[in-house]
Amino acid sequence: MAPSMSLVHSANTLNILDFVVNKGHGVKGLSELGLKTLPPQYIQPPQERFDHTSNEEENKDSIPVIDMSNWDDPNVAKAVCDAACKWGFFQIVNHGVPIHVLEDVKDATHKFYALSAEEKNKYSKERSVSNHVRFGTSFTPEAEEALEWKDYLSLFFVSDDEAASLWPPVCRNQALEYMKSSEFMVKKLLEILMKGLNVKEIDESKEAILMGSKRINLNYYPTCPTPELTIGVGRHSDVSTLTVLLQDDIGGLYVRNTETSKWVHVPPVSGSLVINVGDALQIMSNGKYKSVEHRVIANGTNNRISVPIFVNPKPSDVIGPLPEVVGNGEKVLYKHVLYSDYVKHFFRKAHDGKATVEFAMI
Ligand SMILES: COc1cc(/C=C/C(=O)SCCNC(=O)CCNC(=O)[C@H](O)C(C)(C)COP(=O)(O)OP(=O)(O)OC[C@H]2O[C@@H](n3cnc4c(N)ncnc43)[C@H](O)[C@@H]2OP(=O)(O)O)ccc1O
Ligand SMILES: O=C(O)CCC(=O)C(=O)O
Ligand SMILES: [Fe+2]
Repeated sequence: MAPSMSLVHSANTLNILDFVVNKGHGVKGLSELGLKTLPPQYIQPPQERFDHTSNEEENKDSIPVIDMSNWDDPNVAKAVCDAACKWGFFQIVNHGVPIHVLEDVKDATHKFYALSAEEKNKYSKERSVSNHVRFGTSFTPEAEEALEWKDYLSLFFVSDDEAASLWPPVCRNQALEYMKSSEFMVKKLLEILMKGLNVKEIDESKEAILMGSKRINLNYYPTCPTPELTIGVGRHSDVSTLTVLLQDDIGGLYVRNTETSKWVHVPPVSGSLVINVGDALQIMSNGKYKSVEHRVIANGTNNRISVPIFVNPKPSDVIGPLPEVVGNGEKVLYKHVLYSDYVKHFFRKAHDGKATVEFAMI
């Protein structure tokens, strides 16, 4: 249920962190209070805000949209590998994941966020019965100087049985279906990307290190009173191997062009999935495939949702440049790191662009 109107009048005196983080209202609850101004905790430093006055929005560059109708077409393989090298991002259409599965998980995301704060808060870091299920807001509120205008539900997949007992009933089947229906496509993409690195086949141990664990996040970006002062998600690169991102039709995801450093919009394309290379694959490919900075702007008129699947190594895996990639004597750019150490390092600090990957640099 929406907070009472009396809270609107006491918004100035409201303990924002208590309301948003501890009571589980999230920024969605804050947005529904009808605030006219942004609480100061959300005001980002000028360099992190989206510069609406620059020509960024007129920048006509765009990430490739690749038609996957024929997985065996060498032109498709080339387009995928080129995009992973140049952009670290691309969109795919005709990818084989049924459209109704995508629509169902978007509906389920809205249903989860329509639950009461009390109900959602059962999955918060403090109350959740497992750290495999976590409802939260912003990124790492304890470590951030300015908060981000986003709520999330993060679901780490271990088994169907665990998901059945731990994941919120209102969205668990739809999230599982989306994850499972994407598996074939993820494996085919990884096969293509590995061939591009001279890795001929994905055997069991390669499969484990590339896609041994999966996490699905349901992100909610509510309407924001002054979007130009804050950010939905700050500049970061993902720590995954690959991320599969489903976005709705609102837009607002921007990717850094690695050549010009300009921000490029990723326009919603009906039925598509956005794919991006994460830090783990950048490390394994010794920097050939790029894990690129991206961010999401806040929106003054619409609520937005997105549903990323983070395809990761297993937390207990040690990752480093693959022997097939550096066997020819090329300079090794990254050391070997325990993947769970890498992820913990990521979550320990605020979003900071590409700084996370320095943790693994030689
Ligand atoms: C939230 O906004 C985000 C999120 C993201 C997320 C991207 C990804 O998740 S990419 C894939 C990450 N990899 C994995 O999930 C591998 C599996 N992970 C694990 O097994 C564990 O999480 C672990 C990495 C081994 C850590 O486990 P453990 O040692 O038991 O410690 P925890 O208490 O679980 O976490 C340590 C520390 O990190 C914070 N944290 C962990 N997971 C999440 C999460 N999903 N979302 C937010 N925060 C998380 C946790 O709060 C802990 O902090 P403390 O302060 O309590 O120490 C991308 C972009 C976004 O904007
Ligand atoms: O919402 C989006 O479009 C992107 C979200 C994102 O970058 C993330 O969750 O890592
Ligand atoms: Fe991301």
